[in-house]
Amino acid sequence: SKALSVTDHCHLTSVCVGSSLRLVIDTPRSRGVYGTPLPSPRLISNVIHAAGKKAILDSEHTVMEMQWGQFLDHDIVQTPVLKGKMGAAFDCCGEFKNRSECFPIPIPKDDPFFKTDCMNFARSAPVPTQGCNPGYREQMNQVTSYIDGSAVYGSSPEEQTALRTGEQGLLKTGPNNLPPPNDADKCMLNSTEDYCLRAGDSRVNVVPSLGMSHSTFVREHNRIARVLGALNPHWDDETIFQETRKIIAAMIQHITYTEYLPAVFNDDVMTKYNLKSTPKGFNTVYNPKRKATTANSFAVAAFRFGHSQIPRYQARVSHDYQHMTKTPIEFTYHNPHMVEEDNGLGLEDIARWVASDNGLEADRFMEDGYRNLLFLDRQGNSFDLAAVNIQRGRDHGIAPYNHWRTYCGLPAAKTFDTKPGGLVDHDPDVGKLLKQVYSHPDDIDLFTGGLSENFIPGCSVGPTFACILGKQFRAYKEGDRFWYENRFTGIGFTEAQLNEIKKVRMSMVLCNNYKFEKIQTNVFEVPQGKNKFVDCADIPQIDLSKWEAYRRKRPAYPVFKHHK
Ligand code: HEM
Ligand SMILES: [Ca+2]
Repeated sequence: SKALSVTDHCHLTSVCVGSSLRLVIDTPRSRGVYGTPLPSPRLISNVIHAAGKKAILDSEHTVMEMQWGQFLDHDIVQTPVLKGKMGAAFDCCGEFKNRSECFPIPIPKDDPFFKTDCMNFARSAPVPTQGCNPGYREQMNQVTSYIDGSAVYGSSPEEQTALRTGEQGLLKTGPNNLPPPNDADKCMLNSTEDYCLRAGDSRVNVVPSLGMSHSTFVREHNRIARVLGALNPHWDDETIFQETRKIIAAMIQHITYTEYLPAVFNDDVMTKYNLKSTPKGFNTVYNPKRKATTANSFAVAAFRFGHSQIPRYQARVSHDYQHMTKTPIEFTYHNPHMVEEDNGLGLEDIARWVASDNGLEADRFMEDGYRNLLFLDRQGNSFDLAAVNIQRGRDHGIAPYNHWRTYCGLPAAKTFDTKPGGLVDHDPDVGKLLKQVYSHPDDIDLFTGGLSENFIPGCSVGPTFACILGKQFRAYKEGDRFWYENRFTGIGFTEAQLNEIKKVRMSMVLCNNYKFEKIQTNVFEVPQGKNKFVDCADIPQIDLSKWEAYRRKRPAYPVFKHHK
């Protein structure tokens, strides 16, 4: 508070943020407890996160666990990064190296892959400081934090309008019932026949399997809109659109809490953080004190655990479930070709792959396709996603691993061994590797420390990430006035409608929009045992007749104290 009194007699932020104060509030975390520079994120990545010769498969879960994680992540957070003139990326290894916008990653001399000494990295955009009051640097979220289908519909009225046809509540589509086209500079194109996909989230073209998630929900929206329009001929475009959007958002919440999270967590964690939906009827959980904003520790580290589940390739599985084509992931970034090829059949084959093939274990290992070759461009430049995650944590000033241990009521490590007082949730071998790169346990970055923990039995993560993720998913549920299970007259579903939403599974959504000869009921788990392949006809369906002759009442919004 003493430092902040500087603001009393200054007028410009640049004056307020004098050199010593700036060091405290604005600079990245860059030194360890001994005052020496923290190890290079690329070095940490090489020692802790390099994958072995063979990818370690998840014996229980399909690629869908990874793919839903990314699609969901894009519904809840997008952190803007500082950009130069006309939106061009800063070259932080070249002429901009010493600018305050830059925080390039040093590459150690004897790196096994990179030949240069620098990986480009621009800092996340800071929240504009208010007047003359220089607060701690904070970052922004440019999408809606609520799980509300914003990746399908956009996060602003302008984005939404651009995605709608304006007729019969429908979303725009492109050839072969794919998402509509966007400008050609939004992705990399193989030929003039290909086009960049447009969706509610700008990252839709990152990998083909993500394009599949987006395409699926555009199709499902239009399928439902057509049924609702036929059931209610008196509804106009706006009514059909909003009623359909309400159903799609509820489906995304329902699939997240009844299929995705139970794949990531065991039953204890689901119960501890109140993450279970009830099988039928209302479950009003809204708590006006809970804020559904996305925490920095979640966006920058914990929810990036899914990066270790990304497979080495993107694949297509054909109708017979025998034939599979595999394309190394480094050749698919920002390139929607696989989705669009063969008159959109590529899309369906990717969906079949994601829903049926084993995913990768959510361990500390990240594959070369994104640990060395992320966003490989035609000039041969690429990134290391593990190093970028660690650097982003430092850029945001995220407290190190031990801090979060204490925050979560878990013991902090005083030594690198794995006996009590040390890294009790790590394997002894991993403790040794951490000691090799870090000078002190207090220096361990949250991403690395959390990702390298042993799993809680039945979970895809260890105790520290389970705590950060559990609290965040609880906040998305209890902090959402429009949570699909809430009973608020006038804005929610009727009980009969809610019970239809509660029949929804991802397998149903896939069956409704692709020709799947067979599918397992839970597509987050591999088809085996009780979850064996069945006919699409055997998958429960949502009965939309519950929306027939249904008239939206004028919303009677509940009034809560803090809304005064
Ligand atoms: C093919 C798959 C994926 C690729 C290529 C990818 C790539 C990336 C990249 C390049 C970033 C930005 C890094 C930075 O500059 O800080 C990022 C951010 C992120 N990723 Fe992924 N990712 C993938 C899948 C996933 C999955 C499966 C999850 C979670 C289950 C996930 C969670 C996140 C989160 C939470 C962020 C932070 C978003 C933000 O704050 O803007 N990603 N990812
Ligand atoms: Ca959202």
